[in-house]
Formats: sequence, structure tokens, C-alpha cells
Amino acid sequence: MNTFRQYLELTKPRVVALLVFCAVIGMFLAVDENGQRLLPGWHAVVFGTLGIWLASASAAAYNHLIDQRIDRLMARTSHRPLATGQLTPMQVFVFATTLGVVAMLVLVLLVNVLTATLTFFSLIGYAVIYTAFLKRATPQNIVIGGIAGAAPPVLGWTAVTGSLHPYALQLLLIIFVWTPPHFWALAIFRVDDYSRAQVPMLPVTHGVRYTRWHIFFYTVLLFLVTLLPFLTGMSGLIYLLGAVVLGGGFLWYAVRLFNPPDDFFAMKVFNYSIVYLMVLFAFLLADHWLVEPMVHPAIRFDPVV
Ligand code: HEM
Ligand SMILES: CC(C)=CCC/C(C)=C/CC/C(C)=C/COP(=O)(O)OP(=O)(O)O
Repeated sequence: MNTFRQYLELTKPRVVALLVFCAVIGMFLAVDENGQRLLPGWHAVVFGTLGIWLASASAAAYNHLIDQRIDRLMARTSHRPLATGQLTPMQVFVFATTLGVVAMLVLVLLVNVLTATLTFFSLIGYAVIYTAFLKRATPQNIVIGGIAGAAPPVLGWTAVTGSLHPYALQLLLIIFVWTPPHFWALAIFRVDDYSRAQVPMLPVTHGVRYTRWHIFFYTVLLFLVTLLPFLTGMSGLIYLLGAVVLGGGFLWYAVRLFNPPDDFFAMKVFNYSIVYLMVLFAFLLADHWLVEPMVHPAIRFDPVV
């Protein structure tokens, strides 16, 4: 593997690609103070995306640095550049810090201070609070740590408007509730890895059966939470249809996981979770731009100035 690919791997490119995708969709869902659709300027889109991307990549690289001992012990992560010694801790530290500093400069100077501040807290939330503390301390680690990973649509939204809006917080809530079934499905499949590395993930501390119930519980909650954009008038019927079909699919997987056909089924649930989130956000976007805004939402939010 050449050096470029090792540095690229530090940035968790596929995870970060989905984070950035959600951030960009957040930008294109933004509405103005009157609730009217807003076509974001190229400046906010280009520099907002760049800053959020670099900050997420920085957080991922710090995660590699802090987790190098754990990563060495787990089969899934043992090939990582630090675990194998292909890169030194100092190289990774310099790389992560450079990405983080450039991200902050881009966001502060070319986007806005609110987005920079929220992105900074997300970076610290994932790289330090989740990785260095929560991950080693409690099986609720990924639930609490999930807030950082759920931030991108809010970051995208504020990059365009410079202010927070309850609609954006609904998007954060969706990813926040999606994270436990996303991660615990993988953790069930990788329970031996986490056990060997003594990381207190839910299937290790409370068993696989208990974890399946938690996945089911969060999937039901996710189904309900994804109805919010429709109920609040943020999205219309196209989105509702997408959310119900995708959510129905997720519920099917969660129920099937109680009695899986084979050991690999948990990974199918995990893979579905990724497709689910991507397509759900695509539906939000399509609905927003293809359909006229609804006139009488069930719940109406006033924008927070
Ligand atoms: C605390 C929150 C989260 C945890 C603990 C978590 C955990 C994980 C883990 C352990 C993997 C496997 C990575 C690998 O094998 O290299 C993974 C993969 C993935 N995650 Fe998450 N995740 C979280 C949040 C998110 C968020 C918020 C997103 C995007 C919005 C996301 C998107 C993905 C994607 C796209 C993959 C597949 C990567 C690949 O194919 O290599 N994750 N996640
Ligand atoms: C600025 C901003 C939006 C920051 C968020 C950054 C970010 C990369 C979030 C993704 C969450 C994730 C991949 C968690 C897995 O960590 P893990 O240590 O449990 O997984 P691993 O064992 O694969 O390393």
C-alpha cells in the first residue's frame, strides 16, 4: 500500500462520504426565516462542504491515533496503518491536526462562526469524548457519542443560513436514533473482536439477545422519528412514502434478526442501515425540490433567530 492510501484510510473515507452527503443535503433543505425554500450560494456549498469534510476526516484520524491499541487487537481493524506500524503516531497526529486546523480556518474565514463552532464541538465530541472516554466506559458509548456523528445536516444547514432551525434538529434526531441499530448490528457480528479488545459494547456487556431487543426498540423509534419531517410540514408525501417503505424494510430486518437465517445476517442489517440513511436523505431532497411546500402542516415551528 502506498503512503497516500494509508493517509486516506486514516480519514475513514466511506463513513465520511456519507457524513458529507448528509451535510450537503442539509444545505439544500435549508429554508429562510419565512419558511421558504432557499437555493444555497455556491460559496457556502463549496467551502461548507470542504470544511465539514476536513473536520470529519480529522476526527477520524484522531480516532485512529487514540484507538491504536484496540485496533491492533481486533481482526476488523488490525490492518490499519497505525496498527501495522506503516505510519507512526507522530505522522498521524500531525496529519489529523493539520486537517483540523485547515477545516477550522476554512469554516471561520469562508463560512461562518456558528458552523465553525458546531463543527469544532462535533470533532471534539467524536475524537475525544466518544473515542477517548465513552467508548471505554459504557455500553451507551455509541448512543451518546452518536450526537457528533448526527451533526452534519445541522452543520450543512447553518453553513447556508448562519442560524439554527428546528427542522435541522429533526435531521440530527433522525441520524442520532439511526446510529444504535447501525452500529449494534455490526457489533453483534464482531462481538468476539470487541470482547478480545475489552471494549464494553452492548453485545459484550449484555449479550446478543439483549442487543437485538435494543436494535428493535431503536428501529421502532426511528420509524416514528422519521415521520416528524412530514408532521411538521418540512416534507411532503414523496418523503413520507420513502420513509415508510424504508422504515418498514428496516423493521423487517430488525425482527428477522431475532431469528437470523445465518451468522452473516447481522452484517446484512448493518449494510441495510447504510443504504437506508442514504436513500432516506435522498428522499428528503427530492421531496423538497420536486414538490411545492405544504400549506397546512400538522405542527408548525417558528424559526429560531
Ligand atoms: C457513534 C456513531 C457511530 C459508530 C460507533 C459507527 C460505527 C461504525 C463502524 C464500527 C463501522 C465499520 C467501519 C469499518 O469496518 O471500517 C461503520 C461503518 C460505516 N458507518 Fe458508522 N458509525 C457511527 C456513525 C455513523 C454515521 C453518523 C454515519 C453517516 C452518516 C456512518 C456511516 C457509516 C458508513 C457509510 C460505513 C461503511 C464504511 C465502509 O463500508 O467501509 N456511521 N460505522
Ligand atoms: C466534525 C464531525 C461531523 C465529526 C464526526 C466524525 C465521524 C468520523 C463520525 C463517524 C462515527 C464513527 C465512524 C464511529 C466509529 O468509531 P469507532 O472507533 O467505534 O469505530 P472503529 O472501530 O471502526 O474505529
